[in-house]
This record gives sequence, C-alpha cells and structure tokens, in this order.
Amino acid sequence: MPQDRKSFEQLFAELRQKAVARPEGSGTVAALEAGVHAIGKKVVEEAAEVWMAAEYQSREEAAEEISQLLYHLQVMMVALDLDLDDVYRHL
Ligand SMILES: N=c1c2ncn([C@@H]3O[C@H](COP(=O)(O)OP(=O)(O)OP(=O)(O)O)[C@@H](O)[C@H]3O)c2ncn1[C@@H]1O[C@H](COP(=O)(O)O)[C@@H](O)[C@H]1O
Repeated sequence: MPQDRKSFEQLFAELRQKAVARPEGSGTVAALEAGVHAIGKKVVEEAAEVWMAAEYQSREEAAEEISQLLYHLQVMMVALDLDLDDVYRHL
C-alpha cells in the first residue's frame, strides 16, 4: 500500500525507474516478470473492485480501489513500453 502522496506522473516515473533498476522486493518488478497476461488479470480484478466499491462501499474505499486500478494500468503501460504521451494523446 502506498505511504507517500504522489501524482500519477510521479508514480509512473517511479515505476519506469523500477523496471530499469529491478530492485529486490519490488512488487512492480515481480508483476513485470509475471507478464502481460498476469498484469491484465490484475487490471480486470481491480476494475471490478472499483465497481463494487462504488456501488456498495464508501467514497474513501472507492478512491482507494481507483488508486490501485491506476497503479495496475501504469504497470501495464510499463510492460508495453508505453509512455504517458502515448496515452494522453488519445484523451
Ligand atoms: N501504488 C501502488 C500500488 N497500488 C496497488 N498496488 C498493488 O496492488 C495490490 C492490490 O491490493 P489488493 O488488496 O487489492 O490485492 P491483494 O489481492 O490483497 O494483493 P495481491 O494478492 O495482488 O498482492 C497490492 O497488493 C499492491 O501489490 C500497488 N503497489 C505499489 N504501488 C506503488 O508503486 C511504487 C513501486 O512499488 P514497488 O514496485 O512494490 O516497490 C511504490 O510507490 C508503491 O507505493
């Protein structure tokens, strides 16, 4: 669970750095090693948790689930070697 407050851009920069440095004990490195299929399953799982939290839980719980979905989407971007601009230009 994240302890420090950070922006979407800051988190993405951190994840890209982890993908290069490959530090021991990083969940991101483990996810990258597990591959796109496993990352995709986490994206779908977290998306479902966002939906359930939005319908049945508190706003705060929904916000936490959304943060986790954003994290897993960023891991997928790193796995695919996409940068933020590749995504932003479709917004
Ligand atoms: N923001 C996140 C973040 N959000 C979600 N998660 C992961 O997503 C999982 C979602 O939690 P759930 O409780 O829904 O899932 P779970 O089923 O209990 O957990 P798992 O069985 O999947 O481990 C968490 O266990 C984390 O592994 C995150 N993992 C890392 N970060 C940040 O990413 C950065 C790099 O982290 P490391 O690569 O681990 O160093 C750091 O700044 C972290 O704070």
